[in-house]
Amino acid sequence: MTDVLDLQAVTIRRGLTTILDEVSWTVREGERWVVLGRNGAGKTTLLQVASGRMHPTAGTAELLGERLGSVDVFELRPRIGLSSAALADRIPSGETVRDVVLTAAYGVTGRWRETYEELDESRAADLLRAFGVAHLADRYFGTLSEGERKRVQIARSLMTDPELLLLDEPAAGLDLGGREELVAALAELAGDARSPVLVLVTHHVEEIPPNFTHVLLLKDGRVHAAGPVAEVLTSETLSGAFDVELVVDRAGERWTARAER
Ligand SMILES: Nc1ncnc2c1ncn2[C@@H]1O[C@H](COP(=O)(O)OP(=O)(O)OP(=O)(O)O)[C@@H](O)[C@H]1O
Repeated sequence: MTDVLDLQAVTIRRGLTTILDEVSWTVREGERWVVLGRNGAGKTTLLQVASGRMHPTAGTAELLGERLGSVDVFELRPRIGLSSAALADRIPSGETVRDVVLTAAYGVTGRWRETYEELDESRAADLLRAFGVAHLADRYFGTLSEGERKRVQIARSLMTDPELLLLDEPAAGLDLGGREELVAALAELAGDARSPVLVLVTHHVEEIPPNFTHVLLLKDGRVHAAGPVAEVLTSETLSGAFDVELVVDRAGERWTARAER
């Protein structure tokens, strides 16, 4: 079976700055990864590579069995869902929620003259329902709360039925209730064998949904640790990655971290 993601010694340089430094990371079928690391560790840049939007300065990146640099990225991108704040900013605020999801079928934002198949319409409706936002279908995206927007964005990123779904800080800006609802929705997605392979970037171990299987810890653009959740999420490893003495605890299927006093 081919790996879903296979990065070997991926380096990204911009001018004199090395943003990713020889990152090797393999993601296989059925896995659900969380990517953690301090501000500026390189998480968003890593997702740019994993989504085929950025090419390594050095090293090799294979996405869904295709080598970046020798594949048409425009054919590859619909197979990889991406949800990020930067992409959300490009959604016209006057677009209806239904169209925000529907237009993903054509890799565009802003409905113009595309004609949509009935199948697309019903898939968009199903996704809005699955994320609890079906009642907002006729509302303008710009009028939604942050939590509602995040759910619509994830529904949009699933519209093309991707094989890999990358989520960049989906819980950022949510209140506690909104966060918990999103964590529950992502736990359900992660627990469904029909779901794509998932990669979730977050700042907080509290936001790791149940059913996620692996953690990649980045530090200064390098891999600090990578492996099954319970092996990587130890007080010692997390403290090393964040340069703060942390105590990591597990309560049932959820995690917490706080500074040691
Ligand atoms: N084009 C660029 N030129 C120079 N430096 C850059 C460029 N793009 C990103 N960087 C730097 O690379 C580092 C990694 O950025 P990145 O956004 O990947 O980190 P991150 O882990 O997602 O951070 P955060 O948690 O703050 O979102 C940062 O220090 C950033 O300032």
